[in-house]
Amino acid sequence: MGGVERELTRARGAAPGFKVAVLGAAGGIGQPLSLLLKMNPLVSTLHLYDVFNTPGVTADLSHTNTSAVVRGYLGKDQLGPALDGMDLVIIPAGVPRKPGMTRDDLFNINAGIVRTLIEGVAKHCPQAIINIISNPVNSTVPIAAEVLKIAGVYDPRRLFGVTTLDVMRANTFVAEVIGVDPKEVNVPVVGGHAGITILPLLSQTSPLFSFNSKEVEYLTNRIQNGGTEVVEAKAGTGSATLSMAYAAAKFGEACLRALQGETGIVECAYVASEVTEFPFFASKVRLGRTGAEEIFPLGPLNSFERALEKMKAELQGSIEKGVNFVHKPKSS
Ligand SMILES: NC(=O)c1ccc[n+]([C@@H]2O[C@H](COP(=O)([O-])OP(=O)(O)OC[C@H]3O[C@@H](n4cnc5c(N)ncnc54)[C@H](O)[C@@H]3O)[C@@H](O)[C@H]2O)c1
Ligand SMILES: O=C(O)C[C@H](O)C(=O)O
Repeated sequence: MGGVERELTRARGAAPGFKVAVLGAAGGIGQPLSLLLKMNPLVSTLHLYDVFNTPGVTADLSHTNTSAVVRGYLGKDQLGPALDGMDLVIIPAGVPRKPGMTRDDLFNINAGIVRTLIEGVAKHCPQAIINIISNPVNSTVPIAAEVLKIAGVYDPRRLFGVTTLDVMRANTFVAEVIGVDPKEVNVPVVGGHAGITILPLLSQTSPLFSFNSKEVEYLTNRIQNGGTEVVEAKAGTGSATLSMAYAAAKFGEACLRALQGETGIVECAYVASEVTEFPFFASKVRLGRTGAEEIFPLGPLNSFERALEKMKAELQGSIEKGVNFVHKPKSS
């Protein structure tokens, strides 16, 4: 086989491994996330979809000498081919916050974007694991669930809201307080992904550590407002992108390792859940070949953490807003 033919065989994606699509791949999160995925030996085919600049990002990334084959797709006419046969679809498409905005302020734009992209997933790769990053996650995941239900392909085990950044922040900030390597720390973060719905379970920190009330207050506030800290520091140019790309690459890899049959993988994620009164809730989840195979109960909570009441109105409201959005007639 000649050199050019060999190249074409590779370009068809002949190497073994998983097929992953990033929707919103040319954005602040999408670009570094795509780079990290291109470096991942579990990924054989990487599809980059966006409504802007995917040819450029794809050409750039395709020159990195790792085995994953990268292909770019631009605009809604190419959503189908971008999704055909994908094992994992990661969605950071949509607008980010500016200072003074809540994540819910993004709903009016991002809800429609997520609905359209999930309609594509339902049609072209209904078996794929879906990782949703687009905010407000508390609503976009229920939106995705309703769209998949309408299409008759909803499997709650395969749909995840990515809350890994909350866990990464918790691990980082706790490590600073207790003076250890952040890699050694694991703090479960439960609830949702906005303000007071982000609930770090500091009493379950590993390694165990007894925080005083001032430390609990400081850490809880900092973890709940980590996103806002970045939005303010970026002063109108966007929200967390690099840390989010790293978090999404870690969570995506955990999904792929589980799909490959690795056992004992436990991550926090926002999923359809029965561990509380809320139909969607972030908590520890055991990942397996079929997605979320077990959702763990919250475990013993201290009086500070037993504050689910505080988030009730906000989380319930965000979930209902997402569900209602899908069932009201499309405006255009
Ligand atoms: N879950 C989390 O922890 C977390 C963390 C950080 C950011 N976010 C959210 O991620 C989203 C993206 O943030 P960003 O900083 O990458 O924003 P960005 O504006 O830099 O990039 C978004 C990308 O989405 C693309 N896009 C817009 N409409 C699209 C469509 N219909 N189909 C495909 N692509 C489309 C844009 O062209 C752009 O390239 C925001 O909603 C942000 O709030 C979530
Ligand atoms: O804060 C934001 O708007 C982005 C993201 O949800 C984050 O937590 O960084």
